[in-house]
Amino acid sequence: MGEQVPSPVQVRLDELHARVQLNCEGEVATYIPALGKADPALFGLALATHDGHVYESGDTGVGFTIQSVSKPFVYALALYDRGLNGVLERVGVEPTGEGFDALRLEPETGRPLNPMVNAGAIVTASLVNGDDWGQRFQRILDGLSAFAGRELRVDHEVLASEERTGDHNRALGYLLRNAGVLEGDVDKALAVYFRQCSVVVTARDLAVMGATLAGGGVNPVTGQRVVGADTTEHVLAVMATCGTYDFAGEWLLRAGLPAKSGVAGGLVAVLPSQLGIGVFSPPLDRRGTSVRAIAACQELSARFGLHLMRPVNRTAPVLHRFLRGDSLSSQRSRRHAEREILQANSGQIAICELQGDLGFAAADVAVRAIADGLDGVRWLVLDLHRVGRAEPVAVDLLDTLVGELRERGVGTAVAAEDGESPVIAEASFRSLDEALEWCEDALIAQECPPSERAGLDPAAHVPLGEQDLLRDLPAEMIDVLTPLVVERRLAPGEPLFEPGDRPDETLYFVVSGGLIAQQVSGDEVIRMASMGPGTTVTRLTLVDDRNPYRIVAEEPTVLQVLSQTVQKRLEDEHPQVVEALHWAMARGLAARLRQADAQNHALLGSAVPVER
Ligand SMILES: NC(=O)CC[C@H](N)C(=O)O
Repeated sequence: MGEQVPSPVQVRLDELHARVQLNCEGEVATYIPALGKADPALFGLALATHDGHVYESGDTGVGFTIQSVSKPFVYALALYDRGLNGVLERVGVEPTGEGFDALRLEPETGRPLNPMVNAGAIVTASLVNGDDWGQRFQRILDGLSAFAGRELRVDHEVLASEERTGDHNRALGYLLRNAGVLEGDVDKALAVYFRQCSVVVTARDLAVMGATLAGGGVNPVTGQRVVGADTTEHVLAVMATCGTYDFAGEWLLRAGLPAKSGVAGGLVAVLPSQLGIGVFSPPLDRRGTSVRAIAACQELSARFGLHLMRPVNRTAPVLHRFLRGDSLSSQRSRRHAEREILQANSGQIAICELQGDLGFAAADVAVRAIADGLDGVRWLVLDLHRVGRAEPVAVDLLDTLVGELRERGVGTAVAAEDGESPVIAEASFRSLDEALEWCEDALIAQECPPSERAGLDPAAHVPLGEQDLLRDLPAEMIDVLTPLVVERRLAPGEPLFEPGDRPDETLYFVVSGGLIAQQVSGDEVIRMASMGPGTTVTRLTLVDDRNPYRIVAEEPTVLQVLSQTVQKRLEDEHPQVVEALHWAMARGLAARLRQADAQNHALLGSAVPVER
């Protein structure tokens, strides 16, 4: 498969963006006149994952001033520079239940209630490192740039506009200095705060900034550490309780994500350890939060199962493995011609093994790893055996991916507990081996030369002279063996061996139908291997002197049996035939050992565990 598979996450994000775009409620902010010029139709929605993948839909590259969305990030810098207690002395962490411009200070300490309202943000900006106000602002600009992963700049038109209309904040500044929580020149402190609010970002930037908070302070796109994990923990806690001001309670209930809004229409939301969301759309509700941002985040949270309080979201994204079929093969005994076809085309089969609870983040990593690893793949095995809870969003993303793959000629077989696949696929099985076998059968049917198709048909009748074990014996030896074998028919489920039987040197050639090896423990029966037409059951096949498995017919089966007694007689009459038989068995065993060795390397070598 050559064409890149569209990401199911991108498909869902675009659908959501289109729905929310239709919501035209709200008004563009004008109390800072320059903000009133914004186009109310603009709407950008971005999602950045813990491993640095950024999904974007709509106007995610359009610049706007960060405004109050800057506050949690500057709070992070102040915490990183001064420590939690150093900041707590000046700024509280309690929600106000009032708007962003509330005048309220704590009566006994004079502290602003939290760093997300203007009063708290003005103090926080004064607490970042810097010998003077210019250095403090540079620390803020560099810090915001590091969170975004690119160099940011100030919009001087908006800055001038806010400076002309900023008396309310200046009054706050004098109240704060009077209360002893803001030190130095109030106008210079306000100048830093106004410049901080006038830094230009995009929805994509906010998503990456949010993902940096989600990832414990490391920017997942640049890999740069901006602040420590303790700091991000504190910041996210305060965002969760105070980030949307007097809307914080309903926001946490419905979106369930620590977030911070801004009057230019920006909003950042974070799912700790998993992702950041950045939204930009200027029309605001009466509390100063972007109407489309609220709708988008609430719908994202619901559809992607992102609510912080959802059990699955308290576990980190899980490891999964993605293996290519280059040396992986099922436990089905196959004829030489089948093995050759598989060997020549084994890159067409891939196995993706998922483990743990599948929330959005784990499913996103899995679908991306699958989509990125499918070059040349025609059949995919999705092993969900080790998956615990699978959120609806995870099933939806996997369903969407399987559908996209099907349209591109890639068939999927799912291996799941009891064969009950939550994902809609071409086939589902109880075991990984059966799923892999299905892919191999499909590949053989697809790649088998027309001249050999009849002979390799699983329903084929394979006479003694075409049995795989005897393929190198000359015709005259086959003529010696033909009258010596005895036909034996097995009904479906009829055993050839029971666990513990002591097999002798008798050879069982499968002429038609097929056998399966089952491990029986109590009521549990596990399918361990299968043997199709043209293959031979020998003492070596059974692995051990004491056969550990039950060998039964999977369907009506015809065998041709060369007993040990007859072989003993053959040693006297046709020793060269017996020698050729033994060589053939040794070659078959060597081929199985090589296959097992290659498989071992594939499992140990090419498996690519995806680091969380
Ligand atoms: N909520 C906001 O985004 C307000 C920020 C704006 N600069 C102000 O101080 O009023």
